[in-house]
Amino acid sequence: MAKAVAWHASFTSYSSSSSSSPFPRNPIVPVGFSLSLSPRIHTLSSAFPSLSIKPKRPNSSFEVRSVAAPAEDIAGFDEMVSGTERKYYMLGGKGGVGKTSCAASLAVKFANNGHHTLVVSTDPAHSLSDSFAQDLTGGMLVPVEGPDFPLFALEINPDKAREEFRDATKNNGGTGVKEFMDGMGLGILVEQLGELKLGELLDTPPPGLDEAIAISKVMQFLESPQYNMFTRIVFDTAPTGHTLRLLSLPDFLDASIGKILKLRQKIASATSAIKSVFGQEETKQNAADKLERLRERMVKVRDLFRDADSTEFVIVTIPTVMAVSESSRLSASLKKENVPVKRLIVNQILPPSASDCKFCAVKRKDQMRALDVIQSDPELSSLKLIQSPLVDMEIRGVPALKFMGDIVWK
Ligand SMILES: Nc1ncnc2c1ncn2[C@@H]1O[C@H](COP(=O)(O)OP(=O)(O)OP(=O)(O)O)[C@@H](O)[C@H]1O
Repeated sequence: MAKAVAWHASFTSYSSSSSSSPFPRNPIVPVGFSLSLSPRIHTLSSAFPSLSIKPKRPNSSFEVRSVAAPAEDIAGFDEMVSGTERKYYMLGGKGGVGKTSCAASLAVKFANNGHHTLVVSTDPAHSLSDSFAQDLTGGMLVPVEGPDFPLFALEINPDKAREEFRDATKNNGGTGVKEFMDGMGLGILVEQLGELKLGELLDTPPPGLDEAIAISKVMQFLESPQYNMFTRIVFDTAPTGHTLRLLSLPDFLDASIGKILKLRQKIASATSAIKSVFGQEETKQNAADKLERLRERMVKVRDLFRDADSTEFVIVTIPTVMAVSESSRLSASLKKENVPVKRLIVNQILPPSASDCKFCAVKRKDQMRALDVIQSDPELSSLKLIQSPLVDMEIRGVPALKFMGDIVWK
C-alpha cells in the first residue's frame, strides 16, 4: 500500500484572460495563476528545489513553481508509460469524484512523456472541455496545445453517432422490399422483418447502447491508418452505471445482433427464391451488412476491454464510505466481465489540518476511516492505491492538469 502523501497547495492568485464565450476558439486560454506550494508531505522531511516551468506562450502570465516529491513509484507510472505498443486506459467511478480530471491529467502526462495521446470522453454529459478550458465539442478530434507531444481530445456525441447509424439503415432499409412483399401477399413477413429494423432498435436503445455505439465509433477512428500514431488512449467514461452497461453491452449486442442476423437469414432465404424470379435485388442485405459490421465491431470492443496486455480500467473514488462501497461493487463487476483492474485512485484527500480547524480535523478523520475500509475490502485491498490530495482550486487548463499529473501519476 502506497505511503500517504498529502500536499497543501494554494493557488495564490488566479486570473484568466478569457474571451466572452466560456470556451474561446483559440486553442488555449492563457491561464494566469501563480502557485505557491507549502507541502505538508508525510514522507518527505524537506522540500525539494522548486521547478519553474517556462510558460510556452510568451503572453501567458503564469508561472508554476511546484515542489515535486521524489519520483516515488506510487501509481506505477513508469510501467504505464513504457513501450510504444498502443495501450488503453479507461477511468471510471462514481459521479463527481474526479474521473475527468484524473483522465485529462493522465493524458497530459503521457503526452509530456513522448506519447501521441488521445483522450476520449464517452460520457454523454461531457466535461473534457471544462477540464482543458478549451472547446472540444463537435464529435471530432481536437488538438490540445500545451503538452510537449501531440495530445488530441474527442468528446463522442452518442446522439450524433446514433443518428448516423439510423440514417444508414433507413436509406438501406428502404420500403422497396415492403411494397414488393405486400404485393405478394407476404405482408406478414414484412412485419417480422420490419420489427427487426435497426432503426427501431436505435429508437428505443437498451441502456448503454449509446456508449457502445460511441466506443465502436472510436474503433472506427482507430482502425483508420491516419490515427495509427496514437500510442496511448485514455477514456474518460461515464459514471458507474453507464460504464457497467457499456462493458457488458458488447456481449449483449453480439448475442442480440447475432440472433437478428440469424432470423433475417431465415426470412431472407425464404424470400430470395421469389425475388430471384422477379429480379429484385436485396436492399435489406445492406442493413444486414451494417448489422454484421456493428456486431464485428462490438466483438472487437469486447476483446479490447478484456485484453490485459493493452487495456486497464482505473477506478476513481473519493474517501467516503459510500463512494468506497460503490467502487468495491464496480471492481467486482469489472472482474466478472474479465476487465483488467490494477489501480484505485482515492481523490480529493484533505491534507492534515495545520490550523485548529475542527471541521477539517473531523472531515479528515472520516476520510481516514474510508481509507481503512479500502484496506479491509477484499476487492479493493489488492489494487495499487494512489492517493490524490484535494487542492484548493478547480483543476482547469493544461498547467493545472500537469500539476495534478505530477502528484497523482508517479
Ligand atoms: N484533487 C482535486 N482537488 C480539487 N478539485 C478537484 C480535484 N479533483 C477534481 N476536482 C474538481 O472537482 C470537480 C469534478 O471533477 P471531474 O469533473 O473531474 O469529476 P467527474 O468524476 O468527471 O465528474 P462527472 O461524473 O460529473 O463527470 C471539478 O470542478 C474538478 O476541478
